[in-house]
Amino acid sequence: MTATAIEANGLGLGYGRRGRRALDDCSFRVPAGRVCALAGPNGAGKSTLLALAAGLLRPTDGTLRVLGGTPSDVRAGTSRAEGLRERIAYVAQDKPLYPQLTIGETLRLGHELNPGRWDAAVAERIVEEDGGLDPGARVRSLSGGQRTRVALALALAKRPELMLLDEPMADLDPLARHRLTAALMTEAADHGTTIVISSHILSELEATCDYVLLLDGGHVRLAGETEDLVCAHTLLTGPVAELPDHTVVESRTTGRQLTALVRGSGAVGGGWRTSQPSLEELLMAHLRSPDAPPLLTPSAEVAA
Ligand SMILES: Nc1ncnc2c1ncn2[C@@H]1O[C@H](COP(=O)(O)OP(=O)(O)OP(=O)(O)O)[C@@H](O)[C@H]1O
Repeated sequence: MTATAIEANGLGLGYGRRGRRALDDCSFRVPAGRVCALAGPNGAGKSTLLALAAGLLRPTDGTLRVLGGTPSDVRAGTSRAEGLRERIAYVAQDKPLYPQLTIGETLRLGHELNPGRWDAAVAERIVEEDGGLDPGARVRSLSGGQRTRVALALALAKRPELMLLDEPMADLDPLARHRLTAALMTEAADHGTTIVISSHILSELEATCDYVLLLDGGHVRLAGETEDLVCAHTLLTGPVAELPDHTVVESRTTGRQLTALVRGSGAVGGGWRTSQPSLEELLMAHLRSPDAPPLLTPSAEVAA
């Protein structure tokens, strides 16, 4: 089995006295070296999972192992966590940076905090791309998209083994999204970096991610290789009739036409037209059908 980047076993996080659960009984594995899309609707638990993996939160139930260590030990500063902080880069949704520092000072700080790992050339390339940012500009004077660029430069230059990115591209214009995504993918390919990236733009995830984790209501709905998950489903279209003997994820009727997403592949009799769903169709069908059973491919399953 390939090395594991993230492994959750019965992972849960409850908030407050009423025990509202942001994550509940989540068990899954993300193998090392994957670019994993973290998808799900608002409130699904994506940011919570990324903050747990970064060691900013501690699970209230179950366990979470990241790069073979326990991330919550990082915050506690225990010796068991030594080295884990350096190996992980986390870019939070609000991209916290020191507003009073200039871009140049921010990058120098990144260098000082990551001795021996810092790749100054990568940081400069990210910051200077697309017309470039003035290294003397104060962080507080930057637009949302420009702050994102600085935050991603800090994360990439650290040469992490695992990047945890919480909706990193939301502030960027389409050209900048395209270029920075390409830079991320080059990083992943050149250095075998594992990337977990949350986003609501499902079509973009399809183009860049080879692994998927779909959360909904704090639960894991789908996990595994993008291709395997897609190939495990078939879109059926035909006149309204009884559906074949498959697990039906979702079925919709428009006039006399029925469209259904079912689990299983291969020949389906009864005059159905069959096609392979896109990743977006697969994820949307699962989100519209909360009762569809979860599916994890073998590489995403946690050994009992
Ligand atoms: N500090 C907190 N106190 C109480 N509940 C919280 C807290 N942080 C998050 N939650 C709840 O946990 C659940 C998951 O939130 P989370 O931010 O992880 O979702 P998300 O999938 O990242 O959503 P979005 O796509 O909107 O960013 C939500 O119901 C949210 O209200």
